[in-house]
Amino acid sequence: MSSEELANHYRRIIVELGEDPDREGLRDTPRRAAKAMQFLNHGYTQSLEEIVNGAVFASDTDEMVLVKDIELYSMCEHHLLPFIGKCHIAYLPSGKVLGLSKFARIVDMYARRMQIQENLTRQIAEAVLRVTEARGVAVVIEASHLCMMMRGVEKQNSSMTSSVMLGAFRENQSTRQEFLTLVSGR
Ligand SMILES: Nc1nc2c(ncn2[C@@H]2O[C@H](COP(=O)(O)OP(=O)(O)OP(=O)(O)O)[C@@H](O)[C@H]2O)c(=O)[nH]1
Ligand SMILES: [Zn+2]
Repeated sequence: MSSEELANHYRRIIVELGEDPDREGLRDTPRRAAKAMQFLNHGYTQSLEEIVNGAVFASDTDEMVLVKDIELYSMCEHHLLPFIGKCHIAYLPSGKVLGLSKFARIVDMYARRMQIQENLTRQIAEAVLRVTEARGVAVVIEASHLCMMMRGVEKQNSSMTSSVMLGAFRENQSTRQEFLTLVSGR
């Protein structure tokens, strides 16, 4: 859908909510809201191959690599309200390592879509596994959901933690423990 069409829908929503889309403060709002919503959903226009851009490098390291505290902004698919948090990703390389910035790009590609946190966590883990062919991948997301804070049950201090463990992180208790210790050590 074009930005203009989307803006027309926003104009309609503003009217339905009882506001005047022609008053000065709202005059450009449909256009701005359309652009903002398109940005918040731009992950649909990206592919894993494109964002990784070949940044996978040969390496002998077989020790755990952890990328911690990657900030995350997503939209809950139930209410189209934001959920905001942090993502931690670990993997056990097997001959290849992934360019550091690409972990954040992978998080963003899936976060900038309509999501639930559990599916987002799994999609990130599976993408990292696919590009690195690692012995294992672990992903933890801690997030606060505005749909629970601004509306609904209106709980300001609850957060949700979700995790996905693949390969060695799933099979090996001590590997999983090492990851969880590294993640919680702040
Ligand atoms: N598991 C999970 N639930 C989510 C996520 N984001 C939002 N939700 C929940 O999705 C549910 C939707 O429930 P419904 O009863 O259909 O919608 P609702 O009437 O707006 O629900 P309330 O939020 O309880 O007012 C709510 O419990 C939300 O808290 C998420 O990322 N993961
Ligand atoms: Zn929600």
